[in-house]
Amino acid sequence: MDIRALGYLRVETARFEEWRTYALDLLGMVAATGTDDDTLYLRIDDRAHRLAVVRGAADRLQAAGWEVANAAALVDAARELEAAGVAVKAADDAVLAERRVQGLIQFTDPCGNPLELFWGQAQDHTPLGTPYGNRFVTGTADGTGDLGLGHVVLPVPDIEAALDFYENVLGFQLRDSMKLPPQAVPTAKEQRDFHLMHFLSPNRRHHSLGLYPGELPPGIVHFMVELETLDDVGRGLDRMHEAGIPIASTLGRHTNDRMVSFYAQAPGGFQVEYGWDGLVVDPATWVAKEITADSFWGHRWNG
Ligand SMILES: Cc1ccc(O)c(O)c1CC[C@@H]1C(=O)CC[C@]2(C)C(=O)CC[C@@H]12
Ligand SMILES: [Fe+2]
Repeated sequence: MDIRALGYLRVETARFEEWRTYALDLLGMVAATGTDDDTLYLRIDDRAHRLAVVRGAADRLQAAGWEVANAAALVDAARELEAAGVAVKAADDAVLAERRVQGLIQFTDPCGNPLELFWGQAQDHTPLGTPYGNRFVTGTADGTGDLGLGHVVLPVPDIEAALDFYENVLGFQLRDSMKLPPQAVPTAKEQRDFHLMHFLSPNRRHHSLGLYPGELPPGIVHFMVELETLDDVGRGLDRMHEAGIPIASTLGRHTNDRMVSFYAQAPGGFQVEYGWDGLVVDPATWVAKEITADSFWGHRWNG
């Protein structure tokens, strides 16, 4: 299946006003226009929006939207999903207009995580006026790689079924895996000596998707947005501290994608990873690995 990138995320929240402040004033995203008054649309690059925060009753992931190149690729993808026994729903015109895309299908992964595939997302050609001069990284500097929004880590209690689905049905490349101790996965389905977590991508970003082998009520463990400079990340950390936002993990550098990042608590019980200097890989030469530590330094998790 020819998926290119993580295009967007949709998050439902019972803490809508808090999210507005969090996304605009702390993460430094930019408010965009959209069709639904009860949705906050957020830009981080030239796409119409990359994050949609939807006013609702619960705090949960509504959709992870993955991009394909064109209409033919979406038709092929729908056919492959159905051949794999996945129920696929085509979007109606209202959904297409709301998402600002030309084609879209909806389905779930084997653990029930809500996914969308789309093509033809609208561009916003006005300059991105970020509040702190911060810039987000969604492509390679030479323009040859669309790296997408960033990455998302999804809870997948059936980790084997999930890995099989993302590798062999969606066609993502496994980049590496890491053993988590049982205490890091209190909601795991079975008692084991360790639980594997996996990192995958359909593009040159080291990972666009993390698979966490347990259950989490918001349906998302964290999402990551990448900033252009270390100072962008440092200033973001200052803003979180000043706003009294709990820092879930201190600044550190990951071993697999070499990202320097911190994790801040987001409204609704998951985290946002704010990072810099993530690894861009060559999929043609990559070999899957096991990492035996999450970070070279830092990333002290709180509670
Ligand atoms: C290990 C790692 C590499 C790259 C990343 O972008 C990244 O987020 C992580 C950390 C993943 C992971 C998590 O998402 C939830 C809490 C986890 C399971 C831990 O307890 C250690 C690693 C953490
Ligand atoms: Fe991450």
